Amino acid sequence: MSETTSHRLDERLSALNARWQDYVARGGFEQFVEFSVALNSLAEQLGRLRLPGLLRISEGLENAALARFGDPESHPLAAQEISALQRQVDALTGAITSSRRPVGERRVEEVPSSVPDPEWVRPRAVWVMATPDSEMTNGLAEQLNHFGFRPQRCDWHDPLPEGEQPLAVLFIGDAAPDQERQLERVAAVRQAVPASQLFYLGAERAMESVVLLMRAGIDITVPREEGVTSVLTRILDLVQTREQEKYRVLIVEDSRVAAVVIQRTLAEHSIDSLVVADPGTLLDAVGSYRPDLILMDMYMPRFNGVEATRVLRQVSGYQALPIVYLSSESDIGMQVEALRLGGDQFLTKPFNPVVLAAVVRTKIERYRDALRSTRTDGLTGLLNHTASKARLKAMVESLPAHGNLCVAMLDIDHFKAINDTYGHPVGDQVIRNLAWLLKGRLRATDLIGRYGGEEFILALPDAPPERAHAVIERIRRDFAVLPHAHNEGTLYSTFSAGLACSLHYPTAAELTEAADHALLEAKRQGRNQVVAACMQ
Ligand SMILES: Nc1nc2c(ncn2[C@@H]2O[C@H](COP(=O)(O)OP(=O)(O)OP(=O)(O)O)[C@@H](O)[C@H]2O)c(=O)[nH]1
Repeated sequence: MSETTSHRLDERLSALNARWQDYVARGGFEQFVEFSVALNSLAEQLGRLRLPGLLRISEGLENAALARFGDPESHPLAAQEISALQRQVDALTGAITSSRRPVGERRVEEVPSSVPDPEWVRPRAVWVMATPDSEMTNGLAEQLNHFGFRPQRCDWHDPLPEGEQPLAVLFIGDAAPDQERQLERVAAVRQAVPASQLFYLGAERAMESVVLLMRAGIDITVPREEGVTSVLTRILDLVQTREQEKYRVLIVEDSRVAAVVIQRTLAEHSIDSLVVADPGTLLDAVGSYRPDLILMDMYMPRFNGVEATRVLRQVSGYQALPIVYLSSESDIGMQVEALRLGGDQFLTKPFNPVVLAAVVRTKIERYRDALRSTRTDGLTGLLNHTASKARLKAMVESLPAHGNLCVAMLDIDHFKAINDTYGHPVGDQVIRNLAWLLKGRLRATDLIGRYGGEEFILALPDAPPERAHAVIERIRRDFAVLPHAHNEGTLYSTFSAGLACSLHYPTAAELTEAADHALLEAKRQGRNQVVAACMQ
């Protein structure tokens, strides 16, 4: 967690405690709404930071608060209700505070002195809980090590490891499980490390056992036959690059007062918004603002919300864009008709701010997930060729006046020979392993894309050329010693890379072309090396 993100979490946690204290002191409905909004905003930050254990605790509190939301007459709540909520607020505060790792404690010792910023390497602790010396555990621990994680193995009955909170805990189910004891162990770990992702490998495909594991605190169960590869992919997914662009909502609303209230609610949840007062300008606004969702008023001058929606739905590209009606219309028949004609949901005014934020957030998450699947490559989960190009262009265009960005093109050496000798599936695994290594070793702000079959593109913002070179050189060395499993043992592979920096090549097209030339030069000079165009 970087200092800024950790700071933002601190701010939201103290806002939550302040709002709660205010409610306890004054007891009004308004204070309860403020408390619920602060809680929702904290949950959003926990989700964004991908801290599932803490998110789960905050969602428990959110549900408890929503169940008591009521109306102005139901507040202040009875003393015992307040005590119950107080306990949950304390538990959440305690869990967040105790799961915080001091920032200075990051694994500086693993970073070579030439690369001083520990953000460049993100290995993390992963606890592997299994019976000692199972073959699967040994293999998994070895692979985790190679991908820059720090596996800590312990027996189901050992005391828990001390020190750093793990990124993930992986339970490997026993062949002859003592289910009761396993569940107790899972529950104890869940309590000790609330921020970590808990996996259980070897789960039966039966509803009841999966539900019991989840109740004890497991986040993800993986059937034994899916094996280590599936678990590794998911652990790597926890540190993979995720776009963090703010959510954007277009508010189509002719009442200025209503628009201001909606905008304020959205802003409290870190959601960006733009107001369009005249639905006649809607198409232009959607084109330039690129919203993730539209909040549409029902009755406006000139066109109503349903007509505006029907026009939008005829434009390709906007057919899946979520549209939520926000209106004082209480006629159920009218609401159903509005949904039939292209809307996704109907919320009535006056709206509950917590419900509005929750609806907006979940709809946007699903929409972005669907978009993401069209932009990523199925084998590696990285951005595909088209999306990488678009992302690089946007990164170059948003560079500050004296900002710098380095682009690298990577290509696996003699890859055809790997396919020809070991078969296509082994070739696929080599590609996936390189993708994993890149995801584990680069920062969340870096672009990692699969540019072609065995070719990758990277873009590293704010990196001086020599630092970018050092980072890629280190990945090259690590990849060369990474074992790739095949039926008769392991094979080793290498890649060549070309590097170019925006200080010398200012546009996205020039950067990729220069990096490509440098890559060819690296191949020509014998492969398994990094050549930098801007250093020649
Ligand atoms: N297994 C697998 N192979 C792929 C995939 N995409 C492309 N390839 C293969 O990658 C190989 C690329 O070979 P070449 O372009 O000749 O390059 P090379 O053998 O790596 O040689 P150099 O780049 O010169 O070191 C081709 O045989 C493609 O069929 C994929 O997704 N999976």
